[in-house]
Amino acid sequence: MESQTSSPVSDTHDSIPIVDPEHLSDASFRSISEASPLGILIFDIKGQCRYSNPAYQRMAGLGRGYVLGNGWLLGIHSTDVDHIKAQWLKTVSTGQAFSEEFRFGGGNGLGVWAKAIATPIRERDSLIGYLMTVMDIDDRKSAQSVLAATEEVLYEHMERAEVTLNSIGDAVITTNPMGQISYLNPAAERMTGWPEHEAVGLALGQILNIVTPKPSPEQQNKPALASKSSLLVRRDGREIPIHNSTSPIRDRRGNIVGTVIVCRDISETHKMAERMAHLAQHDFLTGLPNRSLLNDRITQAINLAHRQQSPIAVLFIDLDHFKHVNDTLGHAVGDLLLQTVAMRLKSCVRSSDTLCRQGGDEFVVLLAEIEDAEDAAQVAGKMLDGFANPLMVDGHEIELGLSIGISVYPDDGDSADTLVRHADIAMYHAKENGRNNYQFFTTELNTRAVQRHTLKRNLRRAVERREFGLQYQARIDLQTGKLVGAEALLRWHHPEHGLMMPMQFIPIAEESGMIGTIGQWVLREACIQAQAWHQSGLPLLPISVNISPAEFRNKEFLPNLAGILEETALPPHSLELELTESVLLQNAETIAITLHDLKDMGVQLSIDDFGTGYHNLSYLKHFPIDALKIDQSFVHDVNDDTDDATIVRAIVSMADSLKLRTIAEGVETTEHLAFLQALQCSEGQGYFFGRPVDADEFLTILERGETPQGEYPNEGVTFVDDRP
Ligand SMILES: Nc1nc2c(ncn2[C@@H]2O[C@@H]3COP(=O)(O)O[C@H]4[C@@H](O)[C@H](n5cnc6c(=O)[nH]c(N)nc65)O[C@@H]4COP(=O)(O)O[C@H]3[C@H]2O)c(=O)[nH]1
Repeated sequence: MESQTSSPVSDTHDSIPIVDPEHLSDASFRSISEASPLGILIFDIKGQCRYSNPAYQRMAGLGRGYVLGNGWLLGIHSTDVDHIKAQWLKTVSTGQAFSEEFRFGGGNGLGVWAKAIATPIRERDSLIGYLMTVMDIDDRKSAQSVLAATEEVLYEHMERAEVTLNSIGDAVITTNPMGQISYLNPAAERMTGWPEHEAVGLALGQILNIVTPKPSPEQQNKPALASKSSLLVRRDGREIPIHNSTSPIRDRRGNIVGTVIVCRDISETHKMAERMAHLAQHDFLTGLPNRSLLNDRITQAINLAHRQQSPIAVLFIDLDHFKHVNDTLGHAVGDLLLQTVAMRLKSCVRSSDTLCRQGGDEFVVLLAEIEDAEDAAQVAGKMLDGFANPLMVDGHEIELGLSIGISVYPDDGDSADTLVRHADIAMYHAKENGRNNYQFFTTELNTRAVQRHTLKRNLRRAVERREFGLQYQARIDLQTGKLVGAEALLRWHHPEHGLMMPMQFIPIAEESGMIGTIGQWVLREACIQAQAWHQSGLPLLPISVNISPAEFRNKEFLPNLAGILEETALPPHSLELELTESVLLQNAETIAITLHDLKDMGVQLSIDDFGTGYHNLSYLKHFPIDALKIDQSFVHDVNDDTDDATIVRAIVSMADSLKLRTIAEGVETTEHLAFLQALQCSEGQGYFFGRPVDADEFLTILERGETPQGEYPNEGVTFVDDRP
């Protein structure tokens, strides 16, 4: 069709005749129209189709017969038809051309996309219809929708990447192939101190200044522990530890178009690791190095000392009577005291020395820079001086002594373990030597320590193997000379060492916790024996038994004792418990309760070794005590030493005013006896009257009715007072 007016359009003004292609006069139009891939449609202003070419019919999915004479909207997909109809009506009313995209109803149900351009056909300025060309744009449309979907996905990816990069804590930096910064995420800005707009275009090294810290000597020795982290030097010069990784960015063809660097700030992890390492190697309470760190330091010091042919020393320090403070003032004060002690000890050593808390009230010092053993002795002396003045803790004035043991490398050992163990042994020796002093390790001490250890093991089996036995020593009324009681004294018939005296093994039993079992055995055995003598027809003889502080403190002590008394049916008043002063100075309230309970049971209570302990005697008023046993060290020199004589005199007189009996221990001579008699001391015990003997032998004494010194006074024995 060349023009709107040319054939085959009819001459009629108001309508266009149906054009039959068979009768097309214009052969060229027909052949063009028939061959055209464009759909061609002519319709009048009412929308009635007047002509359609095969391409149109194909696109619309309608046969020619359906098209002609029907409204041109017939083939349009139901989804689009309303919209197109509205557009068409609008266009017709204005007589303008219109261009729309819509779908025909055919195809796979989704429709076939087409673009229609309708041009008005006019005749003498009147609109009589439209010539519409229709192009199949289905392929383009599907390509567009694929593109749109791809764009959507791309957008989502980008959005996700951006949000992620903005919100992660890791720094992400990208560069172009020349190594110039092209991007910094907010974390990278914070980490480097460079804002992105200033950094972009600068060389990577300018923004990301990374240095590798030198590994420590320990790390060099242990490659597995070498740090994989580096230090980032920020714009302000501050260094932060980081972990970083670098990867190339490639285009679709695999060419490198840049680099991405990811850095993680590991300051917190570092701090945490440092905290953990500190906790693992330090004492929680005092902050001092612990045993494990000390061992490392001693090992290092030994290696160095070995190369330099120089000595080192280890000091093992134990606080004297710390347990007493803990028991009387409570654990909170005990903890404060340990902290104060740590500070005071620290002030006695150099910063190059290592002071460690070994546990409990034990401290160890490594002196790595000494010339000889004398230097170690000086430090120990300084420590003892440092504790000469009392410590003020929580308003309490506390006097505390130190027992210090010293071992020296290389003479006393060549390993951390041995040096500490030997210093510990030496410390025990210091304790035995009266506390508050220092002692050097010797091989002789080591032999003793080994023996102690063996004894401890043997002790465990001694009860079941019936290796213990009791001896009895008479207690004499000094005025009448009558035998008024017996003290039960423990003996250990050791299978290898023979007869062992209590002082050789009681401390070990106390230390190893065996004293409870042994003490119970002694109590039961003594009660059984007293009953046995009585049942053999003799008068009931009061029997006294030594009770260790550790034994007395045990919650089971009281019920166990009650059980033994019941079991043996021994009248409680004929049992006397000998307690040491130190027992009474612990938790005063609890002790008072236990003592009153014991008194309520009916047993007698005496204080053993009286005069050797503490000078505050006020406890005597508060506790229900029956007797004081004057320590034999005072009695021994009572005739030669005026001090001892004064003390004994004072004790007897004080006991007298408190209405307590006095029992003098270690009475060996007539002079002792005479002195004590003159003082009106109630009772005496000692070799003068008889040594401790086995139960059978003691029975003969009881049966003969005489002490080894002679007969009872009513049968002629008299004690002479020859005091000047
Ligand atoms: N030099 C001298 N010594 C004399 C004289 N008369 C007695 N002795 C000794 O002095 C000690 C008196 O006992 P202790 O002061 O209670 O001192 C006792 C007591 O504290 C403790 N002990 C003894 N048996 C037991 C027990 O069954 N349990 C507990 N926990 N401790 C016990 O062992 C310490 C020593 O006991 P033993 O070696 O049997 O030593 C006994 C006794 O043999 C004397 O005239 N001169």
